[in-house]
Amino acid sequence: MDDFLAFTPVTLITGFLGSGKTTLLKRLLAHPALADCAVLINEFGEIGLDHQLVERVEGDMVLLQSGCLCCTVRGELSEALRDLLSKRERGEVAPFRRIVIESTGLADPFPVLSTLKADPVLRHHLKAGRVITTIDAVNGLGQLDVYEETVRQAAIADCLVITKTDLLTEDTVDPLMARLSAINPDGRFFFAAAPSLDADSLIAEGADLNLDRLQSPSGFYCEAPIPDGGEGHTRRISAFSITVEQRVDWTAFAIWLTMLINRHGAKVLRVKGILHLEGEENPVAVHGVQHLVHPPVHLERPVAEDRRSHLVFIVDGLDCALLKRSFEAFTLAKQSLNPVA
Ligand SMILES: Nc1nc2c(ncn2[C@@H]2O[C@H](COP(=O)(O)OP(=O)(O)OP(=O)(O)O)[C@@H](O)[C@H]2O)c(=O)[nH]1
Repeated sequence: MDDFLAFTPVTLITGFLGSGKTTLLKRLLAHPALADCAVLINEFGEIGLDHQLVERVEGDMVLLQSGCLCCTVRGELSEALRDLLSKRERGEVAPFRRIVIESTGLADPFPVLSTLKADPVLRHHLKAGRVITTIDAVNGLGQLDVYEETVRQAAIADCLVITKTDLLTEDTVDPLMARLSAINPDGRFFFAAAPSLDADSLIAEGADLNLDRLQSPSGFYCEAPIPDGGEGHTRRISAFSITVEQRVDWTAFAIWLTMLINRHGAKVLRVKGILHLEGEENPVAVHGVQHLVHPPVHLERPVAEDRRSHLVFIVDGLDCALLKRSFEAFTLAKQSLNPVA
């Protein structure tokens, strides 16, 4: 067997909610070194949207949903990886040379990596490649203060990719870098906004993860099983989705979202959606992270047969029913609310 088939590297892209994992993944997938890789995307929430935005939905892209990789879907991760390996063996997928996993923004990377190490089949076929952690330059410092997941994601990274520096003045990123260096003195910094992100160095071979770091002196390693339902995370965090059957009135939606973010921005850890708007042929992707709402992106093609609009919220201590009522009041849209966590 070829060496690469014996030990396929697994690159893990992690980083807090909305920090730019999917954006980075899309960019890396355009790189020749990642031309022949299989991709696993894990989303926290019943309706996964990221795989629709990566624009490469083939047999070698797998979506793991309805839970977080580090808790509810660890078994699914092992299964999905074994399934990919056996499909490759049988020639049912292209003979990929690498696997890239994009975890949810809430995933603790330590249990994810220990799954690779502990699984008797996987550990003979896969090797841990680089851990790439995205950190949002706008929200990163605040998130490190409040969400332990963010600290864990930074602690284990080989590469710390700071995103959204284009939205800051240069010097304001220094405190974030100092904080990250204190958490992870060995992590190498990259900047997503750099015109030519050094993708070669980001995904380079030969610098495989030192699994000893799983027993980090900072005491991050968590051997204890995390209960189902994502309870390993801050308990007030919940995810839900809103599905809108008819086309959305953009003006009403934008006013509603602005008011929500002005009032509760700190609690809206993530909002993302694919909206079909009145008068528009193709959908629009909407992204918000706490007080930061990114400009909507007009997609160049329909992303799926489904012409309904979907919005996913991950909130910290916000009442889902209240959000639904306010959404209804402003957009006068008929929608259904699906609590998922
Ligand atoms: N200005 C700017 N925007 C960015 C950058 N990186 C990501 N974004 C935007 O940030 C938003 C969220 O990016 P995603 O790539 O979806 O983030 P994510 O980490 O995959 O999000 P989740 O999977 O929901 O946790 C999108 O609107 C991106 O266009 C960056 O470097 N600069």
